[in-house]
Amino acid sequence: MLQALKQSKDFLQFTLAQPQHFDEVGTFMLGSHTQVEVWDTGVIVFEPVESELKQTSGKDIVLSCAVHGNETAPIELCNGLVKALLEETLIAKQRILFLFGNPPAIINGTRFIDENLNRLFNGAHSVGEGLINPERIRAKKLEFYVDKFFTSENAATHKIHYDLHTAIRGSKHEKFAIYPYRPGRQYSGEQIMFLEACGIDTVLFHHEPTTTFSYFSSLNYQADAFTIELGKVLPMGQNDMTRFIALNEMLTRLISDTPLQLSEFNAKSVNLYQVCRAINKNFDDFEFTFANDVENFTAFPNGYILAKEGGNDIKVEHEIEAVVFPNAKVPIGQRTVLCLKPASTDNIDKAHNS
Ligand SMILES: O=C(O)CCC(=O)N[C@@H](CCC(=O)O)C(=O)O
Ligand SMILES: [Zn+2]
Repeated sequence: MLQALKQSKDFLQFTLAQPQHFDEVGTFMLGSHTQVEVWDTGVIVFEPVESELKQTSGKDIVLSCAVHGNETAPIELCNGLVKALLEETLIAKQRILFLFGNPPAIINGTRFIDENLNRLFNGAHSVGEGLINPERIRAKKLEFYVDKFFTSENAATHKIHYDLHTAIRGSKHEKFAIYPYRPGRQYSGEQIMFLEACGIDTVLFHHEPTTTFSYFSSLNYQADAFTIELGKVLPMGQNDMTRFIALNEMLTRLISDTPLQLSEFNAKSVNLYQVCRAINKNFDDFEFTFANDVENFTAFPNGYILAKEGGNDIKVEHEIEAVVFPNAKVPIGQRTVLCLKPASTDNIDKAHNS
């Protein structure tokens, strides 16, 4: 079965041929330099052989895509990197795990099938009704694979996880990253400048624990983990991949341990936002007052009525709040929108450490 992958070098096609699960896990070598391991459908690891690994600066990298099945640009990007690795035009000098999160939802062309996978991490998959649907089962497996990768005897100390997405609506900042809640740990100015070099010039600092994939890696493995939004959702094949040239170049450098040549941290070259609150849905009649085509990062003044539910008005509480990811069509109890204010740079480690 792995023969098909070795021939086509198309991991997406290989994954979608067995979207539910994969019986024949396996390992093969690329030349004498890299071991490839397929752990499950959509799960592939590239590991430089030990002699190569010792010469590196030691980063373990997780790149995930398709946690939401219809977010296709990250899938095309990751598939391109896997292809370059399989074709040996890109040689891994760091251990790297690629995860294609929800293959059945990719086939379906939808965000999810039964339940939003990116609300099921940090054990949420097993809470309440438990492992009742394929997304809950997959979330548990994805946690297991990340754990296996980050706790391997070959694991590096510097752990990185970029969970790649695209957003439902347009945005005043086309590409942006969500920095998960990080109590007691400074934000990494070096990572922010890496993102900036990738063309991701906007970062949101999350204010509370969540059940997202990036928070799972950040919390449990102290990874430099981010949810990264790369533009607007488009059908497979319709993405303008020229918009990801910088990101592809920087990921290629990261994987091949080529100098990243990052600029010193400079707050003026990025837009930094602090999440001040998440507004959750409490009633079925929850609705926003603004139009459906309002872009992410649109700002509203103090007192403005953002939404209504159960006979109550939900108003802007700060001088100004910008909104991101407004979505009224979520189940009761889930986040309908994040509200943002400008962030302070006090808690950012401005040194470059690697
Ligand atoms: O565009 C939208 O409304 C959602 C885009 C998306 O999938 N965003 C992630 C963000 C996760 C995080 O907060 O780290 C999500 O909602 O899962
Ligand atoms: Zn998404």
